[in-house]
Amino acid sequence: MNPIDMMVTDNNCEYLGLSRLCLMESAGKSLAEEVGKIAVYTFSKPVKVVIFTGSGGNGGDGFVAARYLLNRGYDVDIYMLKDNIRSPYSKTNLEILQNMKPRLSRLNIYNLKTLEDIDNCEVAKSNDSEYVIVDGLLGTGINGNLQTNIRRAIEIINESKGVKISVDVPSGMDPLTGEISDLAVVPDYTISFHKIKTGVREADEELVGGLVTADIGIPFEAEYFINYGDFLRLKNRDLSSHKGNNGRLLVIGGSKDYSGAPAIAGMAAIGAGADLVYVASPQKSAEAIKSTSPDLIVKSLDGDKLSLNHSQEILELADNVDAVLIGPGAGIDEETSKLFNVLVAKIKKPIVLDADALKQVELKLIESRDDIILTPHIFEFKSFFNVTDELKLDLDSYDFNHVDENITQFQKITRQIKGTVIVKGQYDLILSGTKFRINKSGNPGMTVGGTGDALAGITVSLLSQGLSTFDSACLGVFINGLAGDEAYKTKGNGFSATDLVSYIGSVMKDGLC
Ligand SMILES: NC(=O)C1=CN([C@@H]2O[C@H](COP(=O)(O)OP(=O)(O)OC[C@H]3O[C@@H](n4cnc5c(N)ncnc54)[C@H](O)[C@@H]3O)[C@@H](O)[C@H]2O)[C@@H](O)CC1
Ligand SMILES: [K+]
Repeated sequence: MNPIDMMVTDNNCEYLGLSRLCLMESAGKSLAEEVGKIAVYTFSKPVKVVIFTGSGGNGGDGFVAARYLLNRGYDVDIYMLKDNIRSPYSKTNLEILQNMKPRLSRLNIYNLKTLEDIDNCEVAKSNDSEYVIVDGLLGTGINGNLQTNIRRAIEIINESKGVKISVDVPSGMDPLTGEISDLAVVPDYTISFHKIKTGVREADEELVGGLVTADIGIPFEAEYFINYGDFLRLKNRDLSSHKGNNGRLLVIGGSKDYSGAPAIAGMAAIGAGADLVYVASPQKSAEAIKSTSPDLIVKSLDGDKLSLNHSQEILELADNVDAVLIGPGAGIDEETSKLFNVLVAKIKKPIVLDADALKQVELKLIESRDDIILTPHIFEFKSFFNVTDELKLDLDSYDFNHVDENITQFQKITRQIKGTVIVKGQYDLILSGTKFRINKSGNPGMTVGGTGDALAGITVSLLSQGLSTFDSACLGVFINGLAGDEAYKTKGNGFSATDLVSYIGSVMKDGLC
């Protein structure tokens, strides 16, 4: 499992009511069980366990494991490389150990503050091989070059003769790629929690030792339901970034009768953080959009509908943006269809296809593109993929098998394409290849016109800010639903799509806190 997905899942557990303190307890308990098994298997008796800890959750797992190991009769020494513990859950678990005074159990806590302390620790000097070293220095939170004292501790662990067990990831290894840019613990075993991290799975066997996966009680739902943890996928902005660095996008839509849809999509895109939003629209709707939304850069196209003779102008605009949305309010017309199919074939930027574009773009043109997001409701879905079978988006079903069957049915269809599909409904389903997520935010007030345009705008905005197609789709539906829920709080079912759009910024701000 990729470490970012893991962080998101851990975080989303909180929204199921499963606290991260509980997860750490499970992780530490499982770790102690595995250490116990390995010790008995290797030495046939309880031996001393030395636990190296850093400032994050990885060290916290070590603090928890210490309690369980002491109860099983092991002597436990903790070598703390950092006393400024960052993780609040680790801090709680360290405090429990510190409160166990006067000591009745065989626990020692050493604070290795300097390189000299590290060089003089018992492990550095001992020739003994009958003990276990637990490496809880760094896990999925590793960042940048190794600090000198952590580096020295890794050298000492590697030079020692004891049996070495890494917690979650060998410290020093990149949990995403398995690369070791400087130095890493070379363990005899790695105990991974919930799922093996991608880097650990991909690294050579001699760099990770025997792999054990420990179940720490994270349910499926925490992985598949989109929730606030998904905001962790949004990167912090570069403080020195300037206009245009954080997303430029183009909305192509509007027709004689519909100017609101592209305007709502464009405003939603700004609400979701894009820097520059261009809208290409036929003359009349362009004028209406200009007069209602001064924040949008509107390109007026000749005539009263989008047609093939606009392709050159639109392609030039598309060259200067990061992502493109095609469809809102475009209407159905032979000329518009021709234009859309040419655009989809020629624009090499990530694209969201919404509303009328879904009725006019040919499936075979997008099959092999992984940078396309489709946003159909169930009827548009059936028509786009030419589905004649009975197919219901009934995720609120009674038993697991039913949900599973339902998703498998959708996957069989969406796997015809490489891109991502958002099937909009009471629960939105987001599908891409073998991946799927479910979104539960939103309310029945969102059946009002324009909320789909807002969703398309938020999604293309996230795409333009560099999120992957799948992540943009997942976070897009979640944010749209949250903004709808905020609008419902003040106006009940009487809110409009513009009301929803006005809440996008604040729900994202709250999500990022
Ligand atoms: N997040 C959760 O809910 C859970 C996390 N768990 C454990 O927590 C770990 C992740 O915790 P964290 O996110 O706190 O990450 P880490 O435990 O990997 O530690 C990150 C800390 O190390 C420091 N650090 C980062 N890069 C460094 C470097 N190059 N040199 C020296 N110090 C460096 C940082 O200051 C940061 O405070 C997992 O690997 C797993 O072991 C488990 O307890 C299960 C639940
Ligand atoms: K580790």
